[in-house]
Amino acid sequence: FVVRARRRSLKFLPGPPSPSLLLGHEWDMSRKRVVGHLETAWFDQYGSALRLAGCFGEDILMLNDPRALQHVFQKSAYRYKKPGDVERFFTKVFGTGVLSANGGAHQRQRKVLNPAFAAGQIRPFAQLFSLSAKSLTLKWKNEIENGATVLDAVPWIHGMALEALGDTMLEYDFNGSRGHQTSELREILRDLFIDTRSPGEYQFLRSVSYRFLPRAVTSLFELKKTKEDKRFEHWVARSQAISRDLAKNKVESGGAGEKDNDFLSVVARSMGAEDPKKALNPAEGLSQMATIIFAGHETTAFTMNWVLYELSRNPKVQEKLFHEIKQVREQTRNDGELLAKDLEGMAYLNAVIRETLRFHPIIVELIREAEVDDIIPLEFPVVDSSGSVLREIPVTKGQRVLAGVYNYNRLKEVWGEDAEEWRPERFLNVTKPSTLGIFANLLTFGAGIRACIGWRFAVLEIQAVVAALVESFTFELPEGADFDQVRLRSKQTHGFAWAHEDQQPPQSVMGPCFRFWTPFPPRSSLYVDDNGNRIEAFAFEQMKSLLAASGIAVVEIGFDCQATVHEMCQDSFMGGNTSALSRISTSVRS
Ligand code: HEM
Repeated sequence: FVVRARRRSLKFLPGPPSPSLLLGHEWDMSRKRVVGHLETAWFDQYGSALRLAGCFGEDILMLNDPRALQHVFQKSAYRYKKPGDVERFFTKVFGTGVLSANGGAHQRQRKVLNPAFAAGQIRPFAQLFSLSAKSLTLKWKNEIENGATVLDAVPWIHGMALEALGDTMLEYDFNGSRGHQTSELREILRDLFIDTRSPGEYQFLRSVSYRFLPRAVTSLFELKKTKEDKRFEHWVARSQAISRDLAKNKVESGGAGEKDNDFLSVVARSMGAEDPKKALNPAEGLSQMATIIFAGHETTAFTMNWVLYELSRNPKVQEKLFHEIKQVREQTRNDGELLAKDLEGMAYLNAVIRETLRFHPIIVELIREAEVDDIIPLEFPVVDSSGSVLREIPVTKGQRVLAGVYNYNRLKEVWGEDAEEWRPERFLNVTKPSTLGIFANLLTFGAGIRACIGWRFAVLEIQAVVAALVESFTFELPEGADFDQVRLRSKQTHGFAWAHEDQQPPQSVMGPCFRFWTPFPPRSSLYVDDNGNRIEAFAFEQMKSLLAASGIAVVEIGFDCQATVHEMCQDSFMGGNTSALSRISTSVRS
């Protein structure tokens, strides 16, 4: 640890001062409540390449420079790989599928799977996506007829996306939006990440230590399995068993022939292939289902939710989109499901989707590690610690590189002065050629050999579902409501939110703040607010006494409640400053 801390790899590159030698910036980044703001402040101050403090005294190179990103993701092929600890975590959750594989194994798996994601294979799904949206529409209409005035779209859209993925790619019935019915995998998925997305300090350090400690030491960790380890093991075992049955059924029903390129056929065929270049071993083959479920459903569902959110905030855009859909109906004289070509031809719909993918990328950072010593070129030079201008960054083997997807997508030099505005019109009449990423010059789907294999599937699903929903409903935000940027399921709604007095306070929260609802020994969690300030939030009991000491009434709420704290603090709780605490309100959900 000491040697590492002394031998810093990026000493010459400026960056924000480290808040902790042990945890660096990584802990704060894992707790942040508002996506991207912390990083934006850093990039504004230090330029498009900067040094971040990693755990255990490691330096991390953070980039949002277009040329540097192009070099790392597109030009260097496998010379920047997924780091070992990330690969290990993915293997634990998805098995040895394409998302976890590195180097030659990745290349082979990708080649095997590519036909299942080709345009010709995906485009016919348009009608199935429209049908899924239609069934959701009927459900919502039913809810409204039964008196619902506000519908929380998030869980519905997630259910529908899961079901659509099952219907199209996996031939597995998740029963996502069919009320109480459910399936085994859906049940396991529900709580799979319950404590992973906001780990405690021990859990966090344990996962990070895999980067540095020898295998002999980390294997000792495996002796004591955590609840999370057991949940992941169960998930991988069950998804592989179901995958095996599905592949077997496929072969028995005459599928998996040379010309069958649907996902299950491709996987089943490759597991029996003799040519090693076209073969997946059984573990690899059976891991693809878990991989696709994760990579394919939440990402797409969240993007659809962001589209609805932005349309709700921008009624004129919503109106214009509605007219475009009506126009296509008139032109095509098709009052059934729209086809892929109809959807692709809708310029405004596509501009709305691209702008949402730009503005709200679901994966906000991508991590890589240099396989060899290298020099990364910069488009926008930065100034080094000695005051000299740097046009390239030398890196040594093993250097961790963090690509700021969110920040590249909002770079003013690429997207213009209004990059911080959601404005679909910027994607109408684009003439500049794309230089980065596989879709619309965005980094949202990644770039290069590891870019998202399912981007066509995602875009088509979003097109079909958004068109169907906007055709049937007008979307508005309920009064005072806001959408938390930390993307967790709305199912887990116990907790508090806080906001600075000068900010719009959120009314409903889906974020890591659930942690301080725990009734267990008072503990605190550290978060970072919009301005990069560290805020310590206390456990509920502790919070209650703080509030009571400030003369503020505390309303007890039950376990299934959703609590909202308005205008809670001006300064950090860390200094015990509670003077600005002003008002609490609670809204009981059930
Ligand atoms: C809006 C929706 C989606 C977004 C934003 C998204 C984003 C991404 C990103 C950024 C990567 C690259 C990760 C990296 O470089 O480390 C990726 C990889 C991947 N995505 Fe997606 N994705 C989406 C939808 C989908 C869908 C619908 C599927 C499948 C049906 C899918 C399957 C995959 C797979 C298998 C990989 C791993 C590819 C590889 O490593 O070669 N994704 N996705």
